[in-house]
Amino acid sequence: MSKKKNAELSRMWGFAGKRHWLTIASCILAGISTVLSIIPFVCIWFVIRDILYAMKKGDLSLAASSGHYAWLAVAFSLLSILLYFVALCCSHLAAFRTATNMKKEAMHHIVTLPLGYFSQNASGRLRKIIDDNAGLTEGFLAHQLPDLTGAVVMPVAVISLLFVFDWRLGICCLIPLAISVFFLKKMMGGDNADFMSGYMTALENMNKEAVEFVRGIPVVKVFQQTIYSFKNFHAAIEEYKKYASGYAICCRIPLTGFNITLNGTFILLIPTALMLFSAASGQADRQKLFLDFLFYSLFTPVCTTMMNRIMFASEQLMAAKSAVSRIEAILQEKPLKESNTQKQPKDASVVFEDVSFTYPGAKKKALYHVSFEVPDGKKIALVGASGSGKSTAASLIPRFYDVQEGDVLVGGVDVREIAKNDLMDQIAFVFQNTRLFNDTLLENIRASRPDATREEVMRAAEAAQCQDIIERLPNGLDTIVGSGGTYLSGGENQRIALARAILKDAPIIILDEATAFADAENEHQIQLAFEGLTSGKTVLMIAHRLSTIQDADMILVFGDGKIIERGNHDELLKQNGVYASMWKEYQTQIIWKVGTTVRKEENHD
Ligand SMILES: Nc1ncnc2c1ncn2[C@@H]1O[C@H](COP(=O)(O)OP(=O)(O)OP(=O)(O)O)[C@@H](O)[C@H]1O
Repeated sequence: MSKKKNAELSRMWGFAGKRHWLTIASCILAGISTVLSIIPFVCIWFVIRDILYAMKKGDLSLAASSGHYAWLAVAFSLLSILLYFVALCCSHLAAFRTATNMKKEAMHHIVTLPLGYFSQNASGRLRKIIDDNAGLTEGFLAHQLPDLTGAVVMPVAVISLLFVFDWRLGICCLIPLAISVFFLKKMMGGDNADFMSGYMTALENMNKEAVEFVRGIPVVKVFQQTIYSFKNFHAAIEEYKKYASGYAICCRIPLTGFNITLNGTFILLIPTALMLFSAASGQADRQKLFLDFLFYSLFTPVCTTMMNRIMFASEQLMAAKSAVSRIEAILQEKPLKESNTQKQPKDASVVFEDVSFTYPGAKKKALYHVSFEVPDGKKIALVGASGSGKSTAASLIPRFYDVQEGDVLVGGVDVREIAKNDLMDQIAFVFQNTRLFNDTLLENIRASRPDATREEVMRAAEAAQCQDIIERLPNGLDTIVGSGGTYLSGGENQRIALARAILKDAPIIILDEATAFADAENEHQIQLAFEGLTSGKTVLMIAHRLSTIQDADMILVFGDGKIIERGNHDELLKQNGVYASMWKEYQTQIIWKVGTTVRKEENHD
């Protein structure tokens, strides 16, 4: 456990890089500043002592040196403030660098991860984990760590003061401090030490579910559902509540004890002072005792403030450690392995050899012993029920994930032995949900080949049947689209995605549900764009609209992660199996649609 604690702290230093010495400097300066902040109290003690002595003698000129002490008090206060300021400057510089390095390392690592990692971890969630946790660590290193060092130095300074003033009154001040440390350990130790990581997970989950809840409001309104349909959000709140209230309940007794002991120093100090006062023999002893009592009375609130700082800083330390381990968890994700051999694919064929695949963390396989071949320049279609494994198979070709059993070959070479960039150059992937960046249409299309000229982008856009979109937009190709920009329909988005793929001019095209969002007009245009994209290319296409794949060289029918039928359209119809019944169903849907359209038109007439 303590090894783990140290590992998190040393990782924090690691993130600071060369600036970790600034953190050390800030701790040292904060410690010295704390010690210096005690000296003014000692000076005040001397001032009061001199004044009392002068008053007793009836000659105020005897208190001349008190002015000296007063100035020393001011000087040490200012020096202490100055050192604290420099300490904070150092801690902030180190904290900024630590947070920046945390973000940089996490971002650099993320780009090495398999693409599949991003389908399992939404980009918004990743951004939040990185930003929030780097921010937490920055806050701790910039503010709480110098305070914590200062606060730890304080009891040491108090102990040394025992020898300067009355040790008996000093011990009265120390006892409550020692007891409060015991209560503090109770609050931060034991099960509570691991509380923070559970608490932060619950908080993260609740935030995620809150976003889902807001996104789902239109569905709730349309289907007249009550908010109780958002069980996940409710469960996330309950989980968070469990942590928050559980921690509050655990801390109830130690926190009360902590506050009572810290604020109850006088309960010990006053009776002890009274006892010592009555036991003192001479006037001089009584006067000294009174002065010492005055000193500790002034000094005790400083100790209380310091202990409170330790408490809050300890809590922040727990949060910062948990933040570091969260970023560490991202850094521990295995990057895509690059082979040393890095062979070049010979052609644009795709082969699956006895491939089985299970998603990370899943119990059930998504693919079982899948084997097929798409020769160079041929078109293959993947059909089957939802969840049967079509998208999974397609995603293994560009190495969204690496297979656990069997091999995926591109151009006769195992995809794991092809350099990442070379593999990506071979493949253009059109996703189910095309995401447009918040940028111009030009840059959105150019994303697939950043060195393409405006004319090349225009040609690709024309080949993808995007002329009408470009003409409609106020600034043509230079119109900003994507979130916050001009709205494009699902079918239009698909055509832009096809333009991207056409511009890339890769020999292998993977189309996942390319016509899913299209209306009839868009579908026709997409079909034309699709023909422009795929001629002479190796194509692997997933489609629910069976009309788009009738001319495929081979159709693979997926069922429960396996290939259950294979052949061309006519062969599969003859088999009279799953594909034949899918085709019949599809035909019925078309007849039903045509019938509905005709009826609608008759009603209009
Ligand atoms: N990221 C993921 N993590 C875990 N399991 C997944 C993930 N993506 C898909 N699966 C599971 O793998 C199986 C195959 O899913 P896949 O998306 O490949 O099916 P599909 O045939 O493409 O479905 P659809 O036509 O609905 O897109 C399903 O059981 C699905 O729940």
